[in-house]
Amino acid sequence: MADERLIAALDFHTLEDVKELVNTLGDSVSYYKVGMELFYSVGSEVVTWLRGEGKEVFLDLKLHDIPNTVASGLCSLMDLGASILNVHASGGYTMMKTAADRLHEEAAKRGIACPKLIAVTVLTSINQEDWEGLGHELQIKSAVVRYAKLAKKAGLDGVVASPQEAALIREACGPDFLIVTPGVRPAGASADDQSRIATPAKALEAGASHLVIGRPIRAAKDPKAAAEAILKEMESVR
Ligand SMILES: O=c1ccn([C@@H]2O[C@H](COP(=O)(O)O)[C@@H](O)[C@H]2O)c(=O)[nH]1
Repeated sequence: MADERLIAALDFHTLEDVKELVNTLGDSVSYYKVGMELFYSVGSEVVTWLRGEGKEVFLDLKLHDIPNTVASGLCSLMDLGASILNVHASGGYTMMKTAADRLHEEAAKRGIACPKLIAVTVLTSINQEDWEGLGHELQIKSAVVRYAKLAKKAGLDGVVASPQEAALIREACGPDFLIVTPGVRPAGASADDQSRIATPAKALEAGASHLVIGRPIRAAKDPKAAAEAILKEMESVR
């Protein structure tokens, strides 16, 4: 049976590829992530198709702009039926608060369930050297916790972070805060372009609420077997 803590990333650019993977994974996976590559190529049709198949959707478009533009953009996306939408925490407290407030107001006005809103802290591809190259003085871990606390104060439901920061965020933001972690790799798998990684079991033990996993499933010779091995590892952490 599907474990809703696993979100498989659909980084494709055609609906045919999406259908093939989703049909192959069948009932094993119930939650999917639609990111920029897919949404920019296919548009909202992919979200409608996934919802029609009974799947939950994390629409990972990482909005990053001035407060009014981000809030308005989210309001344009909220009717699609995604369970989670997101923004970049580096857009600042005012942007996050405006976005969360407007999303809640609009959901009440339209009489629909409000999607969860989460903030990307520091991309999981960024290592300490990249980070310092951007002029940041805090350690990545400290910056991530700072962004997570700001997101919580702004009324967001959670964050995207690496599994390496999950325990610190859980401690700082409490048991109900969503901690969605990409950068998850089964032992021995290639890290690809990810820098701050951990295995599925370690990510859950550290307090992640959801694991986003793309290439280890999508690029596997047998994606269903790869997903089931990950689900088996996840089962040991409840
Ligand atoms: O910090 C972040 C935020 C988002 N992502 C997205 O997650 C998946 C990860 O895919 P893999 O193939 O498992 O590396 C991908 O869609 C990213 O856009 C992230 O990796 N890090």
